[in-house]
Amino acid sequence: MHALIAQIKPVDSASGDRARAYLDTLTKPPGSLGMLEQLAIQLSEISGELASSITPPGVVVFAADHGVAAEGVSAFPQAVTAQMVANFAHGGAAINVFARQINAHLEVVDVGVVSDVEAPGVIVDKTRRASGNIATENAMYPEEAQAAIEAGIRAVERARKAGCRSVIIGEMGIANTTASSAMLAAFTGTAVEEVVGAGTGLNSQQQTHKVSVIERALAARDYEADKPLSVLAALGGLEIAAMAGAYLAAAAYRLPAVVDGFIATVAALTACRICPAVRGYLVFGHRSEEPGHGVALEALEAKPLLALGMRLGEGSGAALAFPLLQAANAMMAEMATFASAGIADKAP
Ligand SMILES: Cc1cc2ncn([C@H]3O[C@H](COP(=O)(O)O)[C@@H](O)[C@H]3O)c2cc1C
Ligand SMILES: O=C(O)c1cccnc1
Repeated sequence: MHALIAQIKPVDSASGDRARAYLDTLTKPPGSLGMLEQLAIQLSEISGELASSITPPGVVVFAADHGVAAEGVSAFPQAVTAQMVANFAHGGAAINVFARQINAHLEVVDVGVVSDVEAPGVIVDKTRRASGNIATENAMYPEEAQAAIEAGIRAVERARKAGCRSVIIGEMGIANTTASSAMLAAFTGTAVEEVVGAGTGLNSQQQTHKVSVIERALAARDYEADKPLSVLAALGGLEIAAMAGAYLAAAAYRLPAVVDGFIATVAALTACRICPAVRGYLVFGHRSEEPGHGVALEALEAKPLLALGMRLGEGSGAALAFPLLQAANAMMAEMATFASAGIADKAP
């Protein structure tokens, strides 16, 4: 992990400047393609070129269980995590459908599901079976947090070996909005009720209970808010750690990483707290309905591409945003310039 982090370089801002200047030579009023222009600039900063291939994307879905599920903080039982892993393996989940639409290479990695899922293609890279119940104990030891981060790094290294030129990181883990809300409150000092939402579908009374469980965890756990590994170990989850590792690896290998919803953004914030240069490699796919997502996005000064009223996870919102990255690249590669098309570029 430390060797990989030492490899991370800030994105190439000179390349971004070249892209910005080139955009104004294309046959359109300056700035008229809005966020797509910002996206093209960011992709140039990442690749060091005006346009470069980002396909195929690698979708990695990390799955793990959470001891805090025992506190009744999710509308669904813990067993759904393993059942959804089998669903991913058989191609039936939302992320499978959206990954097929963008011709992605998809891998499911079990980094901490309680049961073993007998399904084709699932990579088993477990650090432990489920994190501890954060209301009563630490989620994991710091060494386990590091091991799960390394599982995330390995997954991106496999995607890269398989030829992927960008990554979309997703997750599955019943009760992981509870862990994510706890981490976000710890990182930002935001009041717990502002970072808690319905998750899979809690009613308002159940959400009040979820707030009290998280407040209990924050009061009882020992962590240092400015030490991301300590927050991860005290309050996080194995798939959240692996996702943070995946963002670190994407930055180290200069691959654009599309960030999904609430859980993914908390993992991305963790990676950026570990190494701030990661931020330049992150493209934010969508704004989730989960209220904490706005807080996490603000902490990263991030403006997501889409807002579709989604609150699923799995990497679904990031996969749906991916065609916009392709459009930004294609615009740079294929649009005519004022000079090449013989169009007047200014009013006389
Ligand atoms: C069938 C099903 C499929 C899912 N796919 C993603 N999640 C999402 O819901 C979970 C987080 O919500 P909470 O904290 O309320 O448990 C995560 O597993 C997340 O990926 C799902 C949840 C369910 C039930
Ligand atoms: O935004 C998300 O990623 C999310 C929201 C609710 C439930 N699962 C995931």
